[in-house]
Amino acid sequence: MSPQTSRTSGQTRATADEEIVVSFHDVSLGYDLGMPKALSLGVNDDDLILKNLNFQLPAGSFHFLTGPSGAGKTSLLKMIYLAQKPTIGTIELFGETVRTGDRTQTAQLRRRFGIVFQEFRLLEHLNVFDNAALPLFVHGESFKSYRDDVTELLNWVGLKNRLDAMPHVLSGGEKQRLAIARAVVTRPTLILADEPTGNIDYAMGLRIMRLFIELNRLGATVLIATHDEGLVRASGMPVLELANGELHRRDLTKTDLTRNAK
Ligand SMILES: Nc1ncnc2c1ncn2[C@@H]1O[C@H](COP(=O)(O)OP(=O)(O)OP(=O)(O)O)[C@@H](O)[C@H]1O
Repeated sequence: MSPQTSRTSGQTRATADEEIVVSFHDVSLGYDLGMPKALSLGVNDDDLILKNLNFQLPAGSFHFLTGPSGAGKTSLLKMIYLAQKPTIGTIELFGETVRTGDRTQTAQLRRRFGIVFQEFRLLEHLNVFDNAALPLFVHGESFKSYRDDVTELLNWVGLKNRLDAMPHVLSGGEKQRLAIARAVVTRPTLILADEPTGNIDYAMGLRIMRLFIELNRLGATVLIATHDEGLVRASGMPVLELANGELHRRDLTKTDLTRNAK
């Protein structure tokens, strides 16, 4: 599927009551603090990795998440995709307050995410095509219905000639591009990516960014954690920067990448 076409374009567009896709209210995170300790004994600021975060990601927005190594970028993404609960504070996703321990809610919310993990998480016994198509297969779609779309998407990420390859023979960059294709194949409402261009050369990184920007143009809300200042500058998209546990917004001027993506 080319980024110019939308498999399920309606899915990516937020409805009126879902204008805010992610909302953090006074969220703090400290890994070595249990909730009882945090509540009964109070929290020492030095024990917190993320401190009193308040921010919102509106539907259809695109942000980079930057900050030095260890600043808490992965931790923040994990809280959004419900793999880590905050020590203090509340998170709302798609207008719903997240209820810790509510597995049904977690499963329902996660269905709307596309996540590019730093460690790829490919299935070793499936070839490139089947790894990319897995979310559609799991959703019960037929091979015939997705064959051309998946092939086109793999072409976009430069894996057209590797469809039958197994993950163990792929380079780090190829694995990363496959993980990206799999994350976006269902046209998710919210795309979260953790260093999605970490193993990719600059030219391919630009191409991957154009894919994210095009998916965003089609309606997806996108948050990308990255160290790659060059790509951030080239895209001109707004930046949320983590430093000392706090989050600050930084806006950049648009450059060629976004213009070319249209
Ligand atoms: N499960 C965990 N238990 C305890 N500490 C953790 C855990 N995960 C992360 N940390 C610590 O939290 C801090 C933030 O880590 P995190 O991975 O979120 O940062 P990051 O900004 O994504 O870093 P990088 O850019 O290097 O990937 C680090 O000091 C890390 O050691």
